[in-house]
Amino acid sequence: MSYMTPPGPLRSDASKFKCRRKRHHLVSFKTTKRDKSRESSILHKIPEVILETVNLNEEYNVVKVLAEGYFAKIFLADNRRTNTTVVLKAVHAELTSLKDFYREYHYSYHLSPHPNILSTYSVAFKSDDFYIFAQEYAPYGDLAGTVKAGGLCEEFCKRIAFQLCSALEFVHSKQLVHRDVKLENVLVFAADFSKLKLCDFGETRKEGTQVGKVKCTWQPFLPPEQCDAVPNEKFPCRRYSDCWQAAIVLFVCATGNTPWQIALLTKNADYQNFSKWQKRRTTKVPAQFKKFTPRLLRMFRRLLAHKPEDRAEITEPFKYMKDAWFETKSGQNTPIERKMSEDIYIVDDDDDDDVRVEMDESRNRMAKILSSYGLETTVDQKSMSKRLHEWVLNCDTDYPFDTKEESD
Ligand SMILES: Nc1ncnc2c1ncn2[C@@H]1O[C@H](COP(=O)(O)OP(=O)(O)OP(=O)(O)O)[C@@H](O)[C@H]1O
Repeated sequence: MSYMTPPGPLRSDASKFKCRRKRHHLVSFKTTKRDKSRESSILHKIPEVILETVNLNEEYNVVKVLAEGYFAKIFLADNRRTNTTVVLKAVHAELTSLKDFYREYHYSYHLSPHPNILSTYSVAFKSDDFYIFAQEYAPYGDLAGTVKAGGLCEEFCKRIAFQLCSALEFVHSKQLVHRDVKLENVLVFAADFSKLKLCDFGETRKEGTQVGKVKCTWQPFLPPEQCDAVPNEKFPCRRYSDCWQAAIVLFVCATGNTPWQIALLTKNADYQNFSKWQKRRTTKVPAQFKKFTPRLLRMFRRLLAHKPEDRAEITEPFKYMKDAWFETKSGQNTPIERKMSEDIYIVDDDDDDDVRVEMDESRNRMAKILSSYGLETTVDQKSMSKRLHEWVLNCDTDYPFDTKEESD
């Protein structure tokens, strides 16, 4: 059995996270800063290691294979000595360098304290042709296996959004980018989605590192800036790719489908329509987004901005937790309401510069909609000022309203 020397004891996930936060509250600012830079240097310095060779079958009773991909096998196994059940991620040594394996193990282990990140234990070793590390078991598998055709209900989608984005917020706070956010990498611990954990840090890198396209990833999850990257092309990795991918995960959870096959304007009509609507060249909400309320449309618009630098942070979904996400039949049945909900872009107080422009645009669009239904809203400012002026002159100098009680 080989236990790597961990940077500290790894307690159970949620309690450890809380505990860390508490500790940071207690210590002085100076110590906190030092702690943080120490933490950051531990996290970003990946040590070189020599893995001990272990006979897998002597140490573990493999119960079943949970998944098998090109690069790795995932086993559910019981440790014969301690009688504990763990998941073993076994990476093919021929296809993965020790450096890549250890990077994945290192990030998985150091990100484990967050309650929505899969716990990785301080166990790593080599066995036959595999490099192996141990993790906790997710009894309900991953999101890809649990999202049904037509999507999940609003409450479940909100739970998923909150937990997935909390995990990614934590990853981003460590200047790391996950780079492979997809349904298969979100593990389910409760049937009602009240407990989820992000996994698979095999592609995780420090923000700004030169990277290539993630291998073997599903095209609908690729952000536009990566869709036309050629093999071997390098670009700096940025956290905004996680924001894009998280939005696609949320879209699939809500609808059961991806919004497009590939986010390439030259190749995909669904993405073209979305882009036109996003740039306000049309007021027609793309068909695949029709089930969402204006609030949620705003969230998708912001997370799925074409240019990475225009994309919202991963905390964006937190703003919409109290809003309705899906249009209900009963809530949206008059034509005027439907047209308005397609057209009006509600704004938040915290969106400084754009707010006035968006509000003016909304007001103009509202006026157009109302006039198309025969409701006139335009006001002749000059004649209104004149009328007001005359009215003021005709009023009593004191309080202009009659204060007498009304008589029958
Ligand atoms: N701890 C776990 N508990 C239950 N199932 C798991 C666990 N870890 C992984 N799995 C299952 O195995 C699948 C693959 O795991 P993981 O993503 O870590 O491997 P991978 O080889 O890096 O996958 P890929 O390269 O396809 O992204 C997951 O999608 C999930 O279904």
